[in-house]
Amino acid sequence: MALFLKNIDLSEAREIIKNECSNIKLKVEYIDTREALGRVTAEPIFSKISSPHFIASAMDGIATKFIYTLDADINRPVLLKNGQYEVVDTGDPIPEGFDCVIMVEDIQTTDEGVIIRKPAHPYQNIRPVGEDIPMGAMIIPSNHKIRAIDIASLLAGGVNKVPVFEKVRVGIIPTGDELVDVGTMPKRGELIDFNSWTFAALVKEWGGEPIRYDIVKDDFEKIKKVAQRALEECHIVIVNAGSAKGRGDFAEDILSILGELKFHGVSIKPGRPASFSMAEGKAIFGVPGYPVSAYFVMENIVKVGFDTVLKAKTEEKRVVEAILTKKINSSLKNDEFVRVKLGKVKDKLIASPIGRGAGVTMSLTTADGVLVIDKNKEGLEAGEKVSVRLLRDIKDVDSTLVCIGSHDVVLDIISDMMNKRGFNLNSTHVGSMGGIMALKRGETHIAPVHLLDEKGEYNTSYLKRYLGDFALLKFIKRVQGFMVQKGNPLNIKGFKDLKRVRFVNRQKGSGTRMLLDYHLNKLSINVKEINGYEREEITHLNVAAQIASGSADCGLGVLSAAQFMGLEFIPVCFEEYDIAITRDMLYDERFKCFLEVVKSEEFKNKLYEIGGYEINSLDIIY
Ligand SMILES: Nc1nc2c(c(=O)[nH]1)N[C@H]1C(S)=C(S)[C@@H](COP(=O)(O)OP(=O)(O)OC[C@H]3O[C@@H](n4cnc5c(N)ncnc54)[C@H](O)[C@@H]3O)O[C@H]1N2
Ligand code: MOO
Repeated sequence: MALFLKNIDLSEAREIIKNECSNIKLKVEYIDTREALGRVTAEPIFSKISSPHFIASAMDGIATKFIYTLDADINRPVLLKNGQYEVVDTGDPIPEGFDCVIMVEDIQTTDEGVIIRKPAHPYQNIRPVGEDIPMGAMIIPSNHKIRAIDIASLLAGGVNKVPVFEKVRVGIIPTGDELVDVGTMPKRGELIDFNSWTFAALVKEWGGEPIRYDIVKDDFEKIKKVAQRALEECHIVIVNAGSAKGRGDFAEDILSILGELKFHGVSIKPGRPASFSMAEGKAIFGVPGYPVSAYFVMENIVKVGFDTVLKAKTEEKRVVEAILTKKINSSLKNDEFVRVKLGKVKDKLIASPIGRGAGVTMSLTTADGVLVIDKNKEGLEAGEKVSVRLLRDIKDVDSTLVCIGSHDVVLDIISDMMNKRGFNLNSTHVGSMGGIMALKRGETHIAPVHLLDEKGEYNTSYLKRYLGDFALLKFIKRVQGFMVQKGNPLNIKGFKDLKRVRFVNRQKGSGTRMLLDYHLNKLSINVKEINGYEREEITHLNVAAQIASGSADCGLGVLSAAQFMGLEFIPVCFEEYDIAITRDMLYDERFKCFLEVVKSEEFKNKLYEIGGYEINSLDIIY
């Protein structure tokens, strides 16, 4: 087992991989051109026939000799008699002896023949042989990834079979005692192997052929055996997980014993423990187990090997410039990949960083793009211009309504309903105050808020104080209450009972936290008396999940979250959950779609189904 990792720069790692993998050879196979999409040519490809391979008409009309037409004039029509012309359609061969085509619009047909009023030029409306592709011309060069349009030229040029490189076979070996197969209900300590399927999908996206091996336990000999088999069957082999230094972490040992270890440790985050060796002329990669680390290692390291073997570049994701919404610190040790959400607010593309944990798979699913903080920088400042590599189509970003503020599950329902109408809702959960501040900085379109002031009034006083000019959609009333274990075993009835249980709180600035503080204050309960007051979660569902897992007894939140996690709910009060918005957004298409959704019968019915909500007036107040 390795005792420490020596990290090398990403650029150095990529150079090593390129050098080594350029020696891996692919066989050449002849395949049907019609099936060749995405395959890479092994040789330049030349046309076998000209296209067109005969002189053809380019228009519907008549073929004739241009000398018959020389005297034609608007005042002196010329009559072409039978034998002096022949009717042709577009693409028809030109009959022997004729040398031009007159369009059907320019002739008049009579019983004696056709009348023309304009002279024709030699070869007008005629496609010469090979106009499109002359015989023997190169259609596409070697190492070219065949596109749909290439298939047209190949088939037109008479090329029915093309020599292409065999697909790059990538062997994927998931390892870990804790892993279970998809379809199995994981027990405590077990985890569904999803990495291997993600890798397989990525390899397919790159145009390769993934070969997934069964899950292997953390057993050196067993992993070695499967890796040896994979090396025989594939060009590239991936040993997933076991890349760090714990018990059962064998990736480095396997890579060293089967071949020559080229590196273990790259200065990127996430993804640091990536490793690479060459074994029997094949490439073998150690990819970390954490899903997000794994993804970045696949995209930034393994793909370099794949492209080198294939001798073609897989499509790169597009890069856009955006303004960063909040400061990000970074260690000076690694290039750091930061997932961001994007939104267009007042013609500015803005990027808000989201979850940085290497295990937070959802951070990749919800992200719109990725930015890289260079290892020589201590971080990035709010307002700084950044380059973002897109994970989705930029058009989706343009049609996205950015929503930053307090969280509620109804936002997921609205998001789905907006999607069906061709728009997106991108919500980030930072609590009500965080939302108001984002609105003030021009980083969000809307901010859901539920802030109770000292007088017991919702939202308006805060917006007046912090925003000045604003509009507020009176949205919904929702019941807040205590989420507890089924059957309420600790008999929690009111805020006073919180003094004798393990509580889990929401973050500062969240409306739920303010609601708690309001009631504690009213009852003169000191926060120090509450065990768990300092323990913060950032969404209702996260609070509910802590209680469901048994690590806390009680938390304050909404009914839907309690129901979702199978908890009991003790109602405390109704609160007003509204949407704060700047006035200029009121006429924006994206916000109009939001309004259309929340005013729909379908939305009302869905709210009713979940329970615990009432629709407020839906008035917009200023
Ligand atoms: N003491 C140290 N611990 C760790 C270090 C370190 O330097 N010193 N590095 C950390 C970093 S950074 C990373 S990244 C991870 C790398 O983990 P491993 O590659 O060793 O992988 P495991 O520990 O086996 O698993 C990590 C995590 O990923 C889950 N996993 C594994 N395989 C799959 C799969 N096929 N599908 C889904 N999820 C998978 C696994 O269950 C674990 O939760 O190590 C840190 N530790
Ligand atoms: O390098 Mo690890 O991938 O940061 O979590």
